[in-house]
Amino acid sequence: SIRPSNFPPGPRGLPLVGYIPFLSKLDAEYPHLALKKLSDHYGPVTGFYLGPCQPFISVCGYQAVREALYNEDLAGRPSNAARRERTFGQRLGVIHNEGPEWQEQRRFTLRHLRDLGFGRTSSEGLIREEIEDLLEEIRACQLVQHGSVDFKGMFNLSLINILWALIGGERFKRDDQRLSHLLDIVDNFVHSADFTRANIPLPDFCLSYFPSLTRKLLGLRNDLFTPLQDFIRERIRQHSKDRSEDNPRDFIDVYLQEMTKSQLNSSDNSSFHAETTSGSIGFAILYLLHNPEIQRRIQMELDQICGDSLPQLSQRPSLPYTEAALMEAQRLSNITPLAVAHKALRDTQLQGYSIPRGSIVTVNLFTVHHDNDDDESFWKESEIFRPERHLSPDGRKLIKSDHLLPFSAGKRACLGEPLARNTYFLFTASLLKVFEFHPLPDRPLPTLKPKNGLTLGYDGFEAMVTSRS
Ligand code: HEM
Repeated sequence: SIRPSNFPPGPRGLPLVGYIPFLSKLDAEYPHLALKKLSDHYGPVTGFYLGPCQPFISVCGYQAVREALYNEDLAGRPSNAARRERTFGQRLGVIHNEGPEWQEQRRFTLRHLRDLGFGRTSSEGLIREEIEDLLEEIRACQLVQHGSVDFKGMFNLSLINILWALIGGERFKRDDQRLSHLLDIVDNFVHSADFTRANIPLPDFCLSYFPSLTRKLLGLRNDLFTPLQDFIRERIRQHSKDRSEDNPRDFIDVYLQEMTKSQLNSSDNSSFHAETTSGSIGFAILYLLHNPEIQRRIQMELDQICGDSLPQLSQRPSLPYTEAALMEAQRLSNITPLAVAHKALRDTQLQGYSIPRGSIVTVNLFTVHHDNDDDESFWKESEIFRPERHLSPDGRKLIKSDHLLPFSAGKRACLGEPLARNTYFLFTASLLKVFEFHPLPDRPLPTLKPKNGLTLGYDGFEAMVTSRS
């Protein structure tokens, strides 16, 4: 056997592509559930080989996931030709990069997005404008459809606009054809593949010699990126023409200032990030449709603290119940159940096992948020939506726990967390302040089952929306 000694336990040798049917047998739809089943059998750290030489390590449960996230040897990212194809054939940007270049890109992005108001209250105005537009659109739907509103894709539009305002300095009108076209691309791309297929470690030559077969196998619709790349390239060209050295307006200006030679790539990231935040808002509303009593309690708290105005970031500390409900929705919905695949940068140890350099490592955040409901479990009755889990016994203080990791943790933790948190809070709290959400009469409650893809999304749902006076 090629397994090094002390390799984590797991099934023997899986052929490269054979691992898909294998995982499907464990769970036909969701890779994170398939990997959880494997770990129920073998333990929190499971190892197997894809084909002759690609080790794959699945990490489940709070203890092992934390150890993995704080082990810097596991902070790499797998790369393959199909992934690089989306970034002009090179490893660019932050999310799929590693080593000194990743470090530099991550630092640069954080520093300048912060300067541009990202995650601070100065971006509140920008988010507020999007919220006002969204509320308008919902009111218009209410009128036309007698109160019933279809939420498919609705939040995505707002989120793309916020990200693009920071990156490209431009806001689209909600009915702009170019915007809806870009959104279709993003949506089709994110749901054109799933985590398992996107991580098949096919050797690079496959893409050169068997391009269409390889793409079919990976399911990645990189071709969808061409119009997105064209769009971004055009904006960069425009920016380089009319930017001023002293007064950068947005991230593209800052980036151009720093390295005029390098090609900015934000397309790779933006699809993932708009989906995650809009997905969180959608799931929060969905869970509150299922839990009307909790929806009412949030609304009571919002009325008490915000009066007749929309909620503001500065009021967050006075809104513990609302915050707790939002955290609970994130715990249950698991937009990114397997985070983004990590890679072992060198030989290392995890829970006492040896992890060979180059291993693909998945941290199963879902299993941190869902316990097996035994005596040792942290989240008791983990399937139940219960905001009180995140509150002190008197209900006045929020309890933040490291058993809740929607943004992951460690060196690779989500870079957009401050912006995502603010956006998620402002949108969801504003929607609940202004509207009541009810199920459609005589119809079953919309499903909580997520739509599979690179991230888990909510399936478009309809609800009766009434305005609160
Ligand atoms: C609710 C919304 C969001 C969730 C749940 C989320 C979650 C995550 C997770 C789980 C990861 C992978 C961490 C790991 O590999 O261990 C990640 C990475 C990342 N996220 Fe987010 N994210 C959200 C929104 C955003 C937004 C709005 C942005 C950008 C403005 C963003 C930028 C990034 C970047 C750049 C990375 C890669 C970091 C790296 O590889 O160093 N995210 N996110």
